[in-house]
Amino acid sequence: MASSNKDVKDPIRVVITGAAGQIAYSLVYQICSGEVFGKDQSIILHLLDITPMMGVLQGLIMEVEDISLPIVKNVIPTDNEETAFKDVDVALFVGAMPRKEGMERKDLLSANVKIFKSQGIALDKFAKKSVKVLVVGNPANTNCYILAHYAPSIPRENFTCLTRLDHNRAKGQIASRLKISPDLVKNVIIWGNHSSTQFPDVRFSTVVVNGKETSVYEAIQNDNWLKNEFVSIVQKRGAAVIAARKLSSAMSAAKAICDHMRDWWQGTKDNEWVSMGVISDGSYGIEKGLVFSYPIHIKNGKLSIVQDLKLDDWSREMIDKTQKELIEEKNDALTATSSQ
Ligand SMILES: NC(=O)c1ccc[n+]([C@@H]2O[C@H](COP(=O)([O-])OP(=O)(O)OC[C@H]3O[C@@H](n4cnc5c(N)ncnc54)[C@H](O)[C@@H]3O)[C@@H](O)[C@H]2O)c1
Ligand SMILES: O=C(O)C[C@H](O)C(=O)O
Repeated sequence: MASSNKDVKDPIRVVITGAAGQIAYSLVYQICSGEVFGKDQSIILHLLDITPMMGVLQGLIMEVEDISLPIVKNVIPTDNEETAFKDVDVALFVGAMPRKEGMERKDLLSANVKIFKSQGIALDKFAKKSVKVLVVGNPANTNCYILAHYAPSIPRENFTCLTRLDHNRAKGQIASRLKISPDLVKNVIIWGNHSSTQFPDVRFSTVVVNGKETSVYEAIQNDNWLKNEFVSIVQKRGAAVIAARKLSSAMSAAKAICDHMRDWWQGTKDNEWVSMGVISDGSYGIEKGLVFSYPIHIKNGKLSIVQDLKLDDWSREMIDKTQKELIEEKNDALTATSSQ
């Protein structure tokens, strides 16, 4: 798999955990095609899964070889955490149990946080200190909290969790209501937990309709829909996909992972933001240290929480509700991991 192209940059090491699972199956091609880190950025891919899945991983590797992508220098399949995290620049934590119909994501907490304790300890020991971390496995915010807790030598600003899928869902709902393309919808916000308490907020969002930029509230002209049905559709979209597919979303999750990492690598435009779960610095009255989804602006690889957005009584109440759930999850997760 060695590349012969002299113009490509020296390789970065990217680890994907849960590499034999359904999200990874959509994700690996996009990472290897250069859509995320650039067509000139070569990659060494580390693929971690559990021992019984090593045969399946071999099949995935055959497929990567068969696609013949020039930026892929090497692919390393493993069931060993040291090999998986050794010197990695980017770590995509997908491996975890998905929920089934009728479950909330926090029902996965006791099974999944244990994985993140063990992998946090290994990440701390073996990864580069500059590693950029994205946690996808559910409950994503709290798994990220545990991972960071057990990887104290890695800077706090390097830890994120995925709420970009919710962000993309919010854009998609607004676009389909207005019958416009989703890329004409800007600056939606997902606040809080990647759960049914999340707050999809379009109070500061704009759309372009008939060539003219206007606020979402102005364009839709239906505050009741925006404050109720829209919020509920986005909050419950993951469950709706599971009810229909009998499997949790994978293609859209993989696309959202790529959007999240590409923006982190390449930055957002001026005056634009995306949603990411990050370790709270106390902004907007959120408990410091909690992994909370905020509007995030990115420049030169640095994530900053967008400040000074005005919260009215309704939005304050919505944000407090999702914060309360995250505090409860955090306490349960700390209890579950400290007793191991
Ligand atoms: N944050 C989000 O927006 C979002 C979106 C979709 C799915 N998810 C979550 O992502 C996770 C993965 O979903 P999926 O559909 O790919 O699931 P999947 O069951 O298809 O794949 C999960 C993979 O993880 C592996 N795994 C289990 N324990 C592991 C460990 N200790 N180390 C390494 N690998 C391990 C499994 O063997 C499996 O191959 C789930 O928790 C799901 O709920 C999150
Ligand atoms: O909903 C789930 O459990 C899967 C995923 O988190 C999603 O939002 O689709």
